[in-house]
Amino acid sequence: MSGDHTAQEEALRAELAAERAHADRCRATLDRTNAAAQHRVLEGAGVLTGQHTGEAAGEGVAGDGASAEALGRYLRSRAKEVREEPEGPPFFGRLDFSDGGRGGEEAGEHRGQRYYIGRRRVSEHPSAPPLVLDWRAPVSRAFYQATAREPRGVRFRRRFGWSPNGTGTAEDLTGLEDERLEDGRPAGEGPAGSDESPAGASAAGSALASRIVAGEIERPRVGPMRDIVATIQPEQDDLVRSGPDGSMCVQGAPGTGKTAVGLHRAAYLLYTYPRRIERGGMLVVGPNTAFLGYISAVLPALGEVGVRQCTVGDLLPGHPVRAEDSPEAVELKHSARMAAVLRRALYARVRLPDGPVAVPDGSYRWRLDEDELRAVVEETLAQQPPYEVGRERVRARTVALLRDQAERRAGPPGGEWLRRMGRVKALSGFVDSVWPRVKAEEVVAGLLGDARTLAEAADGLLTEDEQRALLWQGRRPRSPRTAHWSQADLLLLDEVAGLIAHPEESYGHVVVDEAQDLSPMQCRVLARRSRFGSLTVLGDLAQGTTPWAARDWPEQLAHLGVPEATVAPLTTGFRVPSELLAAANRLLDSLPVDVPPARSLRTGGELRTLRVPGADGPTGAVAERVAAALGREGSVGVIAAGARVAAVRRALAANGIAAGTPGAEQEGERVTVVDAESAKGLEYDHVVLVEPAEIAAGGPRGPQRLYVALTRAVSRLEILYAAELPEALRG
Ligand SMILES: Nc1ncnc2c1ncn2[C@@H]1O[C@H](COP(=O)(O)OP(=O)(O)OP(=O)(O)O)[C@@H](O)[C@H]1O
Repeated sequence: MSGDHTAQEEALRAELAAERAHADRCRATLDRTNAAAQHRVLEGAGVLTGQHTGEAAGEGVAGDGASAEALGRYLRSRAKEVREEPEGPPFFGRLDFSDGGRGGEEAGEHRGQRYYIGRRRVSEHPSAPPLVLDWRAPVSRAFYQATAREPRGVRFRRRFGWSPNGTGTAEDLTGLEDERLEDGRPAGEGPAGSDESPAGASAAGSALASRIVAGEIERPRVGPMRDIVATIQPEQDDLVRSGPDGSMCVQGAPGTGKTAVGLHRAAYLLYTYPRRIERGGMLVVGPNTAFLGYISAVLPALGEVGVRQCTVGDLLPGHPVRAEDSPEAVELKHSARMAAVLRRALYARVRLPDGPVAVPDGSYRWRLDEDELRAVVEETLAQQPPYEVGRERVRARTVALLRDQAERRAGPPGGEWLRRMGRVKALSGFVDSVWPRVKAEEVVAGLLGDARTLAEAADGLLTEDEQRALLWQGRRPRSPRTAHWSQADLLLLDEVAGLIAHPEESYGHVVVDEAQDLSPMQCRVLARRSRFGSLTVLGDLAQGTTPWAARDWPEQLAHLGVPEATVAPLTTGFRVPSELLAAANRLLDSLPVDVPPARSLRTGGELRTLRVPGADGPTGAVAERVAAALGREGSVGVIAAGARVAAVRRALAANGIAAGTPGAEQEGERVTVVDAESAKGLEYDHVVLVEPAEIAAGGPRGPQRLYVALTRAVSRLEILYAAELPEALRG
């Protein structure tokens, strides 16, 4: 027996040594290519900006000075990217394809091949077979999808374990885990002693059959979100790799990996459809800066540094916000009805002609009849083009009327004549009178500042009370330029600007996270900026906490401009252990949304409730509980109602405990205090939840906010309370 054992250890050692040698080779290649790339881009940038002579990297690329400078800027920033590309394990998986029998047939062109799979392709020479394939390459898909039941031509799959704090050098490779996916066929050189999971284990059914996957899922969380590229699960992989045509919506319970899927999908699309997506631009939209800070490192870790990540607010016109709306006005300004009111207000500027127009042409005068002019305006209105386009269309069609007359008189006129007629004062004056030039600021200020204008635009859409709530009372500006805009007014300005002309800024693909929380007007901001209507929409109706949060997906998707998007559920959770999820699922039952409950891949969660009487009791107990939690590994999040957050911070400070703000924690800072609303999308190993009844009672969406708070813990949830616990948490 012990002889067997030693032989196994020997085999494993030899196997590890071979894999480490491969890792060394990859590392050396990476170092070489990075250094060369750096050198090349810096040289190129130097040449272009005249700092260098010699090899002219930019010659023939940038003809003039301005574009040479732009290209130089680009190259320098590219050099910076190369420097910033994070180090890490060069590969995380290996696939050996079958070379005979049915497996060989299934393997097709990959028959008998061995591939390493990593975050990026590693190749010594463009014509040599790569040392490592990119995880997004089509063949890598088998790594995520192959199972013993459906091996997809894969004979053998290996996962690599790397020491978590290493930089991916050969010594950091510490473990191997092998699966033989084809029964009855020996795994060749697979080490007898490696950490083998049962051949029958399917990747889908039992992710935890792999210790490396389990370790990744169970690991204590510290710092920002990480990529999951080594452990993407089959149902997630399906979503990550679905094509860019049309749009997709993922309804996922808390911790099922929606955010992770969205970010990996972004990386996948950029890699697979570079022309369409990279050139068109990729936009990732998140709910707040804390969340964006938390997710900001994932795409760069996957090698994608050119993606814009922002909130909807960041896309709006940059006017300073100097006014505050009543809650009623805020809700109205976020509602879909407002879009209809604004459209009417804008097109109310268009007037039908009220008489003929005479156009002088040298000593002659052309005459345009009221009827034909009216037809021009009416037909243009009916076509519903963007306002600016409409204006130019009216001008062009009026000139065409002149052309017809001229043609009848003296044959076809020349191009020069047509251009002159287009600019003639009488004609421009006519265009200005029926289809005046407008600015969004003017339209919105005109609407909110004048009861009659508003009444006309809102007729049948808003009640009189609602109109009163919208009207500027004391703060009527003298001109639109001096208007004091509120945050919600910026939505109105963007809407009108979008009706006047398509926004210049638009994207080839947009990933929207926490999409359930967007108002119809916010959805429209994104719809306007999505060039091809290609969106990945991520959310959970049960976590809708804004006053306008969606209750069903079809309506929300329509506001986003993609009513045809398919809705796919994710229900397997990777964060909240089942012990904690049980309480959250009880609360879910009482929420007014119809979503499937989550089940968890994780167990071993600890739930404690601690009664601390007195209104300040729970706050008073926070410091002691946090201090105790700090005795264990991982991050600690203290979640409380917004009104209590300041007191909780003071209590911690008084006890010498430093606490950060979400998404902006300092290096090594393990404690974060966060209000229930901003906790969305975040996670902590240990959560101290302060006075849940107070969170649940915070407005109509309080229970949803509590649901968010209850689903942030990776391992332990401690509830401190004085007021009676919400029903789901009793017992
Ligand atoms: N396949 C996976 N392998 C390892 N970890 C995973 C996997 N999928 C998700 N996770 C981890 O589970 C946690 C939850 O993922 P994520 O934040 O993407 O979920 P979510 O559905 O967006 O949650 P929420 O609805 O609460 O915002 C993260 O720590 C993520 O890294």
